[in-house]
Amino acid sequence: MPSLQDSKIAFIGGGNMASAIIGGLVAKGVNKQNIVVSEPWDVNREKLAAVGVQTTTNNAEAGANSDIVIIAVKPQVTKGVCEELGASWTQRASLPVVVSIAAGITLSSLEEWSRTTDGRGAHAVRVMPNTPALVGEGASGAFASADVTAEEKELVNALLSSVSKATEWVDKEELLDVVTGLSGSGPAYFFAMVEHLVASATALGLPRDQATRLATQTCLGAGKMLVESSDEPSQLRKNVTSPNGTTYAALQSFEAQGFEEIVNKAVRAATARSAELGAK
Ligand SMILES: NC(=O)C1=CN([C@@H]2O[C@H](COP(=O)(O)OP(=O)(O)OC[C@H]3O[C@@H](n4cnc5c(N)ncnc54)[C@H](OP(=O)(O)O)[C@@H]3O)[C@@H](O)[C@H]2O)C=CC1
Ligand SMILES: O=C(O)[C@@H]1CCC=N1
Repeated sequence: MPSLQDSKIAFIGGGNMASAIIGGLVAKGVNKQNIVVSEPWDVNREKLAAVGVQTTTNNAEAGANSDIVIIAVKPQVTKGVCEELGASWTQRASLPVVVSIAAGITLSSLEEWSRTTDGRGAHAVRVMPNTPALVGEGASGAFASADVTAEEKELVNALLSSVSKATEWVDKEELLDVVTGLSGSGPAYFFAMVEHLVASATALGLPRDQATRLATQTCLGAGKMLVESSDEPSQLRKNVTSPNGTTYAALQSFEAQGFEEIVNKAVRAATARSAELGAK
């Protein structure tokens, strides 16, 4: 197996998540010449070409000589894409490692759909990354099928680790649905929180640009404290909360609206939707 730097990497689908991973890989110095993206939409292709990677509209061409093929299309089109790739690999002596980031799509589906015409199956890894990969701050969950070799797993791990600060290999495939509900979708929860904070402060008279800078830095600062402090999140929360002070007033308000239950239900909804997307 080649090293990550020497591997030929194909992305099938060059939308939001593929662009984030590619941007992160390029920023880390992974050889752009070895990255090819197959993407139907010319606007996306132009953006990716500007980053310096090769682009095409032909999935089979992108996957033809690649060591790793990353399936980065919507779950609903994954079957068709895998079948197209599998048929095109019939002439290949050795098959690439297939890495799917499609929410919910199971390894058994991936393996079945991407079989070559003569019945050979590619080794597959299911991954749930998130868009902060673009800035090298991604969080990824991963699960490999039993036939994936230690070398192949190491290669995928190197790829994920180059754009993720947390790469977690889970013990059971179903846990990737939970990872999706937690960190895959998670950036959107924090973006929504910042949107609401800014809207509230703006309604109370703070200029929007100032509110945005303050809310954004508060999000970043809290995240950095979570990473760097040895304290639990609950302790960090308590450290901000003076008895009967302002934070206490805000947290009481959250509590009265059932904040914990709201978050619990949201993560469960995303987890259930991931499982549903993978149901055959
Ligand atoms: N966005 C995120 O935060 C995350 C997304 N994911 C997963 O990543 C996958 C992609 O999501 P995302 O990047 O957001 O979606 P996007 O729609 O932004 O990207 C998918 C891209 O694939 C293209 N495409 C459609 N059909 C084909 C085809 N047959 N062959 C090649 N390319 C095709 C689409 O083009 P067109 O628009 O013209 O159809 C689109 O540009 C999904 O499965 C999602 O579950 C996982 C983790 C996080
Ligand atoms: O919303 C979605 O379905 C994808 C998967 C995780 C993040 N975005």
